[in-house]
Amino acid sequence: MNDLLTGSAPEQTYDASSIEVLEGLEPVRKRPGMYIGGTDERAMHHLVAEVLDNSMDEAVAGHASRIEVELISDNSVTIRDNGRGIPVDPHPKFPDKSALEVILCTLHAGGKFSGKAYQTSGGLHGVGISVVNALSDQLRVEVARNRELFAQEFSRGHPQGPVEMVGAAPNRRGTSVTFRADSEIFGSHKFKPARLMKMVRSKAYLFSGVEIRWKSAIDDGETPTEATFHFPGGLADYLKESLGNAATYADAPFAGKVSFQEKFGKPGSVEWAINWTPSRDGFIGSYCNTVPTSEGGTHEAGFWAAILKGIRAYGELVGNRKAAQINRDDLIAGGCALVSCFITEPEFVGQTKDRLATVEAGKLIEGAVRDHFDNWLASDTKSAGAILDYLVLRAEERLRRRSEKETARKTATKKLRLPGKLVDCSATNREGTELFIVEGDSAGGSAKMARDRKNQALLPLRGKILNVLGAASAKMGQNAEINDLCQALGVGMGTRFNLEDLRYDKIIIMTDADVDGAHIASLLMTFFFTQMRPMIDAGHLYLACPPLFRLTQGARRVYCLDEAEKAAMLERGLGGKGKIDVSRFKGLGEMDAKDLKDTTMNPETRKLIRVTISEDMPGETADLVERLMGKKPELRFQYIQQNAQFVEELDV
Ligand SMILES: Nc1ncnc2c1ncn2[C@@H]1O[C@H](COP(=O)(O)OP(=O)(O)OP(=O)(O)O)[C@@H](O)[C@H]1O
Ligand SMILES: [Mg+2]
Ligand SMILES: [Mg+2]
Repeated sequence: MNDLLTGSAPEQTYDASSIEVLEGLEPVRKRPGMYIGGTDERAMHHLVAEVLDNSMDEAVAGHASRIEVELISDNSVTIRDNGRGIPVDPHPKFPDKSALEVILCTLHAGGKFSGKAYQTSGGLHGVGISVVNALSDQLRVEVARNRELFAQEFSRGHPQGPVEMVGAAPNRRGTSVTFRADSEIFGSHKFKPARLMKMVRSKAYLFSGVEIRWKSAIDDGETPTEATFHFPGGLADYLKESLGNAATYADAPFAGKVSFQEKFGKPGSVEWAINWTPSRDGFIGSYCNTVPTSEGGTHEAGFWAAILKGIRAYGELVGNRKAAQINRDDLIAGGCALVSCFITEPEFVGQTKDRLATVEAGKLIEGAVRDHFDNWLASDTKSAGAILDYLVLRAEERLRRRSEKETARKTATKKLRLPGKLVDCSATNREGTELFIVEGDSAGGSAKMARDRKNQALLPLRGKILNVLGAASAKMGQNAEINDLCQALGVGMGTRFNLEDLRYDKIIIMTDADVDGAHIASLLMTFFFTQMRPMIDAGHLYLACPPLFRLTQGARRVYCLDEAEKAAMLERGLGGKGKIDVSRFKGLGEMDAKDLKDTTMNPETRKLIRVTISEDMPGETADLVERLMGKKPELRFQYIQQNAQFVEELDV
């Protein structure tokens, strides 16, 4: 009891003398997390963002047109702009210090509090560059103003001397900051060229009035060591680049830019671009005054509100009552969006500015985007229709999934809306079950007799499956073969794919051992790769290996997978007497049930190939898909053969 009253530790040391006041930049070094969100790699890269943001503010304010970012060695970076230059004259409040020194060495010193020197700035706390200074073991600022060059150096937040005029600068203006992140704070973390260049490039997309030059002394083998970024096309181009070759529902994104001044008589603006795609998860990149807000905020909320209300209203207009069911999740799941706003006096959550809190921004953006969206939907009815259909489908699927969950009894074998031509197996448990996707009906006939009805199911596919990515993406949902396939598998496509719903353990593609068969197999693999990738990753996709030849000698029967095997077998002989009969199967349909069972379907005797995706596939996914879907089908298949590492697996 006593313990509770007095506490267990001695208390005599806790008096006024134990209350410390941290001076100058000390608090930053003591608690970096409060200012840059930690001391990890991400936090360290944020130092560059702070300095770059200041140059961007200078550019957005119309005073700088060029910024250079140079990674000069492991942990030093230079950021240079041709703006007005940080003031170097003595500060009125501290006559013995220059404004430069006050800015670098004092928290909450800056020119962005009043809106006089900057209108819509990313900076607002007057903290950024002083934090960078505190956390650098070396920092040098050069300012070129009025044809003179000034410089001052710092270490861990302390000036190493006063600001000095170091020479004439007849052709130069602006600020240059070179700093080295302090290893006392950041340990062994190093600046990554790729990460920095990505940051730099996105800034250029966000403000087309600036040209940013990138240079790196470190070559990571992938990131260019020199590049110049200038993107007059703004966010529409940025989105295009982010989406690569992914198929999209709208031919051109819904993109635009609105000045709040013109529309509402208030300073600021918003720019956006959005499209929907079936082939990848949606994303949103949002920015305020060029600062990336990874946790979103009021501007994102306003944007989605405009899109949601717009699409519902359009649905009502065209008499699609189901549009009312669409919610924000449906929009976001396949929606790829970029939103960038410029506003005065933004309010961010925290110094790393991950979330925007300015309430008014949401209203302005919703109002600005909404009008444009209504017009766009009305003018591009083809895209509008495709997007609406897609979103309605998503909403229905979501509702269906929910009601399924509600009616509980969640087994992997629920038989909802199974396609008529599916020959299902009788097992009620997914474990050990197999679905053979077979080419054509005739093959289906012998396969039906050859299968083990307990755990082997069949789905005959008629004709060639649509070349999904080649065709307009909206067609994919309308393709009957693909719908049957999805229903049989029990899963949705793209972002709607859910591995848990898969109704079979092994999905086995069984096509003829000829060129056509190879083509169909390659189309199917491409489809699974782009739409149901987790299924491949989890090792559920297989290729059957039907033989090409049957050799008979009396009662002896031997099957050979290919020419080479046949030749070897003929040379060795079957061990019987008399002539060896060679028959070549033109297709699965030519095999009788016994042939098919022994060679291709019976787990005791067959051979299966598991399809896996090799880790070191070159390039980005989009690039890969493009190559898979190149014009020549034979080449596509070759590519898969070479790169979809075939792990042979003789399963017993
Ligand atoms: N490249 C630059 N060109 C001109 N002035 C600059 C530049 N960098 C910094 N400044 C001046 O220094 C001030 C302080 O910068 P600092 O980054 O510390 O704070 P801030 O940008 O005002 O706010 P925040 O803490 O949100 O970044 C700025 O407000 C600006 O007046
Ligand atoms: Mg700043
Ligand atoms: Mg400061």
